[in-house]
Amino acid sequence: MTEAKLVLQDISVRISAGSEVKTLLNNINLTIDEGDFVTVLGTNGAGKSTLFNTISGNLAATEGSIRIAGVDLTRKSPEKRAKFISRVFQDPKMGTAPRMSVAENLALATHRGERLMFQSRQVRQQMSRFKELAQKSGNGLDLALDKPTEQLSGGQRQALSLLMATIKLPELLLLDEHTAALDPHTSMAIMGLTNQIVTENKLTALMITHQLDDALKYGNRLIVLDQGLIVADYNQQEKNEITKQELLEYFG
Ligand SMILES: Nc1ncnc2c1ncn2[C@@H]1O[C@H](COP(=O)(O)OP(=O)(O)OP(=O)(O)O)[C@@H](O)[C@H]1O
Repeated sequence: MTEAKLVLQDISVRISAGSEVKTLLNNINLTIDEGDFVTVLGTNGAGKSTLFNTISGNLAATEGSIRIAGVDLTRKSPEKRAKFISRVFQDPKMGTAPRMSVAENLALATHRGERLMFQSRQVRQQMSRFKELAQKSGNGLDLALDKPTEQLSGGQRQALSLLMATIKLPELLLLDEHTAALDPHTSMAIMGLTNQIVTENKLTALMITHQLDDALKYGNRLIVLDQGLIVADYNQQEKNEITKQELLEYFG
């Protein structure tokens, strides 16, 4: 049997807030198999971003361990974890270098988690691959390969962030409300692209969303967080059967 792609064991995150100690994650145990696409729901402040920050190493777990693809990353820095993990954020401006061109950003992303010297030769050599990838976005990104990313629309920039996060396939893809800042039409298009990239490459992914429809439509598993705890965990079949109304009950 192959080892699970992500194993969080007894993860707790506590921080001091004045004289009090606040528990952000409370003894989380979560195992995600290779190829699982898990949607993550929860009220504001439930601990969803904290969970991602703990996985990526931006926030240290007070207790517990984290393994990705069989490697214990508990004490590894975010930089070391970047070899395993890609993350796409809500803000289209995060994750891309604004003054660099789309093609230069893609070239940089092919080296995620490595030390590198940037060489413009690498960009020229990969131009046809970048064009082919960018065409998948369906929003003209392929015609903007030489443009600085600061000149892109929000949708183009999020498509670029997605392509950058997956051009070198990660062991784990973290999608942190990555369509929340987009208009409904663009959000739908980026969700379609996300689903295509995840399924075509059989990626293991976690996606935080506040869109119940997206949480139900995409992925093969759904978890719900509340006050730092995983309070529900639905497999594909259970996910098919649960209604939006039932999910709404988690939001009070
Ligand atoms: N570094 C920190 N220091 C202090 N409190 C924090 C820190 N990070 C998160 N929190 C608190 O932890 C709780 C969980 O926050 P988190 O951002 O993980 O929630 P969330 O589920 O992602 O919410 P949202 O849907 O609003 O993004 C909140 O009460 C938040 O204020």
